[in-house]
This record gives sequence, C-alpha cells and structure tokens, in this order.
Amino acid sequence: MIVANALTKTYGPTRAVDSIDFAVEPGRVTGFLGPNGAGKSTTMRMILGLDRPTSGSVTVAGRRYHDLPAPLREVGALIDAHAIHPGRTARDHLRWMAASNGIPMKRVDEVLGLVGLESVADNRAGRFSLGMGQRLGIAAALIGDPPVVVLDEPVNGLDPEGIRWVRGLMQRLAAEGRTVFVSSHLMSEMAVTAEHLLVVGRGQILADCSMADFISDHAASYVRIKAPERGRLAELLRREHCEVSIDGDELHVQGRSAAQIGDLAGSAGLHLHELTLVRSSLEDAFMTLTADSVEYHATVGATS
Ligand SMILES: Nc1ncnc2c1ncn2[C@@H]1O[C@H](COP(=O)(O)OP(=O)(O)OP(=O)(O)O)[C@@H](O)[C@H]1O
Repeated sequence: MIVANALTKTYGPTRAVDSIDFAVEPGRVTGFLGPNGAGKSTTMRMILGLDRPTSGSVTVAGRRYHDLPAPLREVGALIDAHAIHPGRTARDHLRWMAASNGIPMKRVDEVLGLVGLESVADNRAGRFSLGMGQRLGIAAALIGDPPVVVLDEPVNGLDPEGIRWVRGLMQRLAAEGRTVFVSSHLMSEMAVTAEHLLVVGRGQILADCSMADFISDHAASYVRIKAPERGRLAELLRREHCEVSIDGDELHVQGRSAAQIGDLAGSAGLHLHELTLVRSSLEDAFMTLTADSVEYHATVGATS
C-alpha cells in the first residue's frame, strides 16, 4: 500500500504537488491520470525517494522509501526506461540490481523470461528498441518480486502486442494481491486496465474513485436514434421529460433507457431505424473533469 499525507513539492513559485492525501490499495490496478504538468511524475518520484517532499510524506508499506531495508523487494518501479547504461547488457544490468539488494541471481533469468527478453539478454541495452528497453525496465521493476509496483507510462513505445502484454501483466500482478500504480496518457488503454483511478490537476487531487464511478459521474451516456419522423418522436420524448437534442438526422436522448424509448415509440406507432446506447468514454470524462487544469491549450485551426 502507498499512503500520502499532505504530500507537497514546490519548485520556486510552482506548487507541483499541493498537499495531497491518497492511499493506493493492494489487489487492483490504480490508474494515475492528469494533464501534462499535473504533478504525476513528481508524485511518483517522491514515492520512490528520487525527490524529497517539501512537506508532508509518502510511504510504502508504512515506511519512507529511504527507510526501506531492501527497497527493490518492497517496491518495483519503471520511471525512465532509458536510464540504463547503454554499454551494459540486459543480463548484467539485472544482475547488478539483484546483487545490490541481496536478490538471488536465479531471479535474473526468471524476469528475463517473464518479459520475453531471454534471446537478447546478452546484447547491450544501448542497441535495444524502445519496446525492448521498456520490457527491460519492467524486468528491473519486478526483480525483487515486490508487493508494490509503480509504473510511469509503461506502454510508451510498445506495439499492440506489447501493450496487451503489459495490460495482462499488470492485471496479473494485481490479482496476486500486489499494489499496482500506473500512469498513462493513453485513455483507451487505461480504461481497460485500471479498476481504480487517481486523477490530478495542477498538483491537486480531482478524483479518487472507481473507473465506473468516474465515467458515470463526469460524462453522460445517451441514446442515439434515427427515425423517419424524428420531429414527432422528439416531441413525444420531450413530453415524457427526456432531454432531446437534434444532431443532423439523429436524435440524442437522455433520461430514458433505449428499451423505454423503443417502447414509447412503438406505442405511438413511430418507426425507428436506429436505437443505440452511446456510452461515454474515460476520455470524455477525463476531458470534462480536467478542462480547467490543463496547462497548455491548443487553438483549433491555428496552424500558421
Ligand atoms: N525539476 C523541476 N524544476 C522545476 N519545475 C519542475 C521540476 N519538475 C517538475 N516541475 C514542474 O512541476 C509541475 C509538475 O510536473 P510533473 O512532471 O510532475 O507533471 P506530470 O503530471 O508528470 O506531467 P507530464 O504528463 O507532462 O509528464 C510542472 O509545472 C513542471 O513544470
């Protein structure tokens, strides 16, 4: 479990992390989301003892990172997959990590197998592709078989097979009862990986809830309808207290389920050509919640 209490980091006038409290629970994947500059990396760096909080604290298994006797056995991390000596082989890199934390050498082959790098284990890391480097970073995170795993953008640069593999791995680690804390800007990927979300904006927590609650609280689903007599249908649905908007040849309706709308139309003798529940996405919810926290906005159409 990772616990933050009034965790704060300032850089001059910038409050990168602004007195946040949270607990990342074991047994599930917790997604860590926020626009650029929201404070995600700074938070992760403080969890891992790479940055010192200005005030407040963050602990793993009840202790600050620097007080953990064998940190790699307590918390594994992927922060910068390319922070590996380019002249060192993958195997040597992992051996060095194992030796520094009293981890048995047989674990090196186990994690190389786990991430699928056995065949290139004796190649220099400097020659690795982005995806191979990412896999080596994940192997390093898992070398101590830690109960807590912190991954910053783990699918960055991976191909679809690699992305699916990381997703399965994170879900397996969580199912084994580990704490899995992962940041990503890929909303579609996060939506199918994380069960719980911690969302930050401008150094503050904007949401700490389940994925399902986050989407239903911050983005609205609606029913899309195509019907030859859409004017009459819109009138009927409005009389039934539905919220109806017209978008081209479609009606977008909120306030009744698709089945209820179908029944109402049927009893009024109105034909329907399409009746579809359009579920809102994590991306919709994220954009709604973080609209005011975005550091840099692009101006649509301003290309010159
Ligand atoms: N070493 C530093 N010196 C000065 N300011 C910093 C430093 N590190 C981070 N910041 C500032 O702190 C804020 C939070 O940055 P951070 O990198 O934690 O955000 P992030 O959510 O990880 O962003 P991204 O999604 O772009 O990686 C930003 O305003 C950033 O400019």
